[in-house]
Amino acid sequence: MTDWGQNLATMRRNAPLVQNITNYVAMNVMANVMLAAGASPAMVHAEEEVAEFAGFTPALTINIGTLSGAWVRSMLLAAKTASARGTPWVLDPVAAGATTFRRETAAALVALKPTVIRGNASEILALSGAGAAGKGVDAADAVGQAEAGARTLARATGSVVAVTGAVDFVTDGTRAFHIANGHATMPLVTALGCSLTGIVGAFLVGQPPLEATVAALAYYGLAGECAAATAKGPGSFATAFVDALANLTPAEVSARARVTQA
Ligand SMILES: Nc1ncnc2c1ncn2[C@@H]1O[C@H](COP(=O)(O)OP(=O)(O)O)[C@@H](O)[C@H]1O
Ligand SMILES: Cc1ncsc1CCOP(=O)(O)O
Ligand SMILES: [Mg+2]
Repeated sequence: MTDWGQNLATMRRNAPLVQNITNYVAMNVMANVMLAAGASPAMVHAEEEVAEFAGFTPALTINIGTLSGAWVRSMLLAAKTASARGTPWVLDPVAAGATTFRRETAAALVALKPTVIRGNASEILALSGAGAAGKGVDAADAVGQAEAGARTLARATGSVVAVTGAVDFVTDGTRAFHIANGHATMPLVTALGCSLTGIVGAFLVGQPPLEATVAALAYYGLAGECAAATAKGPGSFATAFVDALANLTPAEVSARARVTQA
């Protein structure tokens, strides 16, 4: 049995710098989530410096949540630099099926070979060509509906594909896992999906992509379970969740990760 807590221990030992090009909604939440977990986030997206930073960061995440032309130019520059250097990078295709602009931007980024693509079921369905629009940034489909599409997308791109929801699904196109950790309050707090993308980026440093992604999702979902034990609603859940990310130990993750082969 894989010891998923070891991946958390490795991430904390590395305390990796992670460059994030993320959306206006997520920036603060994501930085706090990443710091609590033990990573070192930097939100760097200006066209003038994005490639230079991507030239030395050990991991990069790109999130299309609040797009404009300038953001897209920055994203493409950073992704090209990461791909050329072999730097692990994660794509978060927020609301990828909602508009033509998002569909085209997501497709251009997928072509630059993200190490991991992490999205909700509707987003992964949209990327896999199923035409799902989602409900804005929220999922309108169940994870199970996106699993075949995720496998196809992973085989077509060479990326690890992570579909999150009630029970997460992660595949490299050959192997696949379900992660049953998590809590129903998580989608009621904005930017927790975006922030998870940053956590996946931190876990990727020096670790194999499929295992790193599964471990990141188990740890994150488990923090949600811990937060729910004391929270009175989404507001106090958000605070308790950041505390749980900081307080969870690798041993607790090893003992409580609910990961099965799919
Ligand atoms: N109904 C649910 N029950 C348990 N965990 C959930 C549920 N929905 C989402 N999660 C968890 O919330 C986190 C963010 O996933 P998700 O809500 O799918 O992302 P996004 O915000 O990008 O749509 C993941 O850890 C996922 O496992
Ligand atoms: C509400 C919203 N609008 C554009 S990006 C964003 C945040 C989405 O965050 P998440 O995908 O983590 O729910
Ligand atoms: Mg999202």
